[in-house]
Amino acid sequence: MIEITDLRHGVLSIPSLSIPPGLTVVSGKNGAGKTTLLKICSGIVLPDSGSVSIDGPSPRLQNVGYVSEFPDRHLLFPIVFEEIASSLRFAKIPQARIEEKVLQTAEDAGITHLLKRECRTLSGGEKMLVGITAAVIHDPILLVLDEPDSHLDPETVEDLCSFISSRHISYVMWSSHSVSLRQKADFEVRL
Ligand SMILES: Nc1ncnc2c1ncn2[C@@H]1O[C@H](COP(=O)(O)OP(=O)(O)OP(=O)(O)O)[C@@H](O)[C@H]1O
Repeated sequence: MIEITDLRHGVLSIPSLSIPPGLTVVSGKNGAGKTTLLKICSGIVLPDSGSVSIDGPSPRLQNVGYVSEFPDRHLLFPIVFEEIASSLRFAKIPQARIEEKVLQTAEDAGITHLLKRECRTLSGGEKMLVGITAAVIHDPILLVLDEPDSHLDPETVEDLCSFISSRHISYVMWSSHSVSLRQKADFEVRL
């Protein structure tokens, strides 16, 4: 479980919340605190008070993949292949294994044709898919997606759901205004 206890930060005040494994959609009006909650659950922001744990440890001690709603902010490397390979390089995985994993994961995500492209020349939706592929490749316990569907067409959102489901990630937190995504979710946090 992701356990949230006595959380207070900006607009957020959550006395107690247990998020089960599976797909959790985080919904709510503009300014309700969706991004704030996602950043706290991924360990990017420490709350003013209260705590979050993921199967026991705090998010900063866990392997978490985070993709912001602004794809330009999370792509750090010039070429797509290098962006997707980056977390494996940081983990000192052998080069041959990195190449194998990047090629397979990109194929599963449907973005093989982008691997040699310069990140700066990608469309908003392509940047989002590259960011998500980079976030899942190192098998995070929690994948956090901040409104990816605002950049993606409905068919690509369907493909993305299948891709993410195939990765067997314990927890996926996805903020969205989409009714159809909320219907697919195992759990909803409505702010
Ligand atoms: N660093 C910050 N300093 C001060 N206020 C902030 C900061 N970040 C967010 N806020 C405020 O906190 C509130 C919640 O912001 P947040 O981005 O979490 O909302 P959201 O639900 O994701 O909104 P949206 O749907 O518009 O993306 C907003 O009123 C926002 O202005």
